[in-house]
Amino acid sequence: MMTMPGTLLAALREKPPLVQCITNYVAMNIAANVMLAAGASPAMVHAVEESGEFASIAGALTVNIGTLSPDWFAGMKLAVIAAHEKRIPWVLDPVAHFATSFRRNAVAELLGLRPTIIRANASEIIALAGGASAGQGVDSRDPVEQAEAAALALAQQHDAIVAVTGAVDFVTDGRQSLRIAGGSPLMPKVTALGCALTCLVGAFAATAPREPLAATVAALACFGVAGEAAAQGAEGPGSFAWRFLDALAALDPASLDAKAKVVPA
Ligand SMILES: Nc1ncnc2c1ncn2[C@@H]1O[C@H](COP(=O)(O)OP(=O)(O)OP(=O)(O)O)[C@@H](O)[C@H]1O
Ligand SMILES: Cc1ncsc1CCO
Ligand SMILES: [Mg+2]
Repeated sequence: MMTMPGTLLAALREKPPLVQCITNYVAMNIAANVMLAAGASPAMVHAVEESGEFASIAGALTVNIGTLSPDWFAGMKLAVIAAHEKRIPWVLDPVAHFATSFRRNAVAELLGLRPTIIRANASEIIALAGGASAGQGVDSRDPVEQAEAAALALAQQHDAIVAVTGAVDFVTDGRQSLRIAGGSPLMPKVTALGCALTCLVGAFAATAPREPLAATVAALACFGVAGEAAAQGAEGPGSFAWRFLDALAALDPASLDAKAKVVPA
């Protein structure tokens, strides 16, 4: 039996996990706010001088290549190596990895460093498995259903949890798969909400390091339920963004379990 999202949310709030988030310049602020609203403790630490040292005190690490540079990439690798040494989970967000050879090479190297969880949109997942995606930049141009086979293959190949997000999310460990509905079409209209979700996946993985599949589902369920709540009364992406933070903060474990739309795939 998989631990319920509400149980994991209560555990996260009871003992807020310190999560090292190496994310991008666009995402840093909203991702930190999403983490705080949910009840986690984010730290955006990426410099080579400290990233490895910091990972050894964190409960989990998240790595996102959204605004990659050689220095940041070096910091990511040091943090990942330290995460392995400390046996803490790490989450990979391969933003637009298909767009340039710099990104392709970086993601190939990061994949070789064995992520615990991979979280990406459908275009990114299709391309990561070697398929032809319609993606060009950071936004998805493919439906999640078309990425499900790719997600399964990636999960088996890399022995990782793979989460594909979009209108209905798909999560798999290569054997067991689930779909998570909810959210709002306004979510892809607010920049870096996916990047923020990757950080929250890290927070739940820190809370439940032996249950990375349940942790991933819990994070996605929080986004589904809070996204649906925030969409009520939102006038557009701007008011949605602040309502979403408020909805995440207001989320309680019992209503998360009552409202989460999680079904076996
Ligand atoms: N059409 C939609 N309807 C409902 N929820 C959606 C929709 N599109 C995306 N979401 C939700 O938005 C969140 C972010 O997922 P998305 O796939 O947009 O990430 P992303 O493309 O990596 O975002 P970014 O790169 O801007 O950070 C997820 O919780 C997902 O379920
Ligand atoms: C817009 C954008 N550009 C690089 S990263 C990012 C945030 C969404 O992935
Ligand atoms: Mg993304």
